[in-house]
Amino acid sequence: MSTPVVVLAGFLGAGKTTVLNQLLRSAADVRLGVVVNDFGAVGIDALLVAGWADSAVSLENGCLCCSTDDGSVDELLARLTAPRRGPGLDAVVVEASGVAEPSAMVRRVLTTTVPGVRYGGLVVAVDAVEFEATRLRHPQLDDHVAMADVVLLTKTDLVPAEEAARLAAVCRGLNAWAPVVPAAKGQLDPRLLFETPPARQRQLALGEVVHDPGDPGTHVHSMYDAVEFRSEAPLDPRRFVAFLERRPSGVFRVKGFVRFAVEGSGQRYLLQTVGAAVRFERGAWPPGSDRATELVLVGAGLDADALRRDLRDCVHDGEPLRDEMAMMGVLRSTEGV
Ligand SMILES: Nc1nc2c(ncn2[C@@H]2O[C@H](COP(=O)(O)OP(=O)(O)OP(=O)(O)O)[C@@H](O)[C@H]2O)c(=O)[nH]1
Repeated sequence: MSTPVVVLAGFLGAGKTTVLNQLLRSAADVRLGVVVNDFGAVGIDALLVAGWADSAVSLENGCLCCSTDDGSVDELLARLTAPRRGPGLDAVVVEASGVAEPSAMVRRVLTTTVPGVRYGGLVVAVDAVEFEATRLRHPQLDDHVAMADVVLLTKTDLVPAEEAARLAAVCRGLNAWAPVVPAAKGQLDPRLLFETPPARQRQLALGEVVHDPGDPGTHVHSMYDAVEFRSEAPLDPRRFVAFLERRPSGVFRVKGFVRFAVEGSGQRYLLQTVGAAVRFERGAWPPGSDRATELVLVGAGLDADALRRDLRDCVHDGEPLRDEMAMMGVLRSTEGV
């Protein structure tokens, strides 16, 4: 029996990692391998799925869909499915970067020469909050929905039910036969991903997918940059919140871990921004981690030097702040506070 390889795509911040994590937790009886592809040198996604997958490989700092090395997907799949002790994997999920071109990912899996694996279909996450605004900027997103075998409508908990229904109808208008499945907070029935036969081969000429690499200039990622920032010294929360509030409009996505210079706030804050939304999650630093702030900012037309300079201005030198009000701005956007 060959192992199906499902490609999970969707624009920046659409909820791919959230779906993947839920899947890894809920489908306990399915042995899953994952490939995560971060667009940026900080492998946040890999850290967020770590420990859950039966087998995981991560590719940072680039986008698998346009990597010049045609063998990179093959190499990752070969590493995941290499013979080992115990039972093999039931399925592999390749989480594409948020700016990946799904057809290129599908092509790479379809044309893999790794024995024992087969293409298992394309799942496209559609962000119920951001989709309409994003497709105006990137009409390619409509094509991504059109080629999906399953469309996941994410963040339906954040929009009124009528809006979710309207968006589902928009997706059905773009793709008449793929199921459009609401996936609030990543919750979905794993069978949808692993038992929906990939119909891409049926719907479109296979040759087009296999042979047409497309014009990389028209790929969404050709417009996007990733800027990384790292600081061993902790950040001043007030200055950092002010930075987030006035971040340039081109910065669509920020994610990473933050350490704040406030006495009693020694926890790790996972920061996620998608469009206008800013969200922190508090948690413990993993044992042995170096407790540094590590961020990746993704957007169009970014001035990397200016962003890094502004972030450096948020670094706090000296003794931790003894001011419990300093964390107010952060806590306002922190889950569960
Ligand atoms: N309320 C709510 N938040 C969600 C949902 N799905 C994702 N999020 C939040 O949206 C943010 C981005 O989610 P991710 O799962 O990291 O998105 P992604 O597609 O993996 O992002 P990239 O890999 O950077 O493109 C996080 O703060 C998630 O917690 C959802 O269904 N409901």
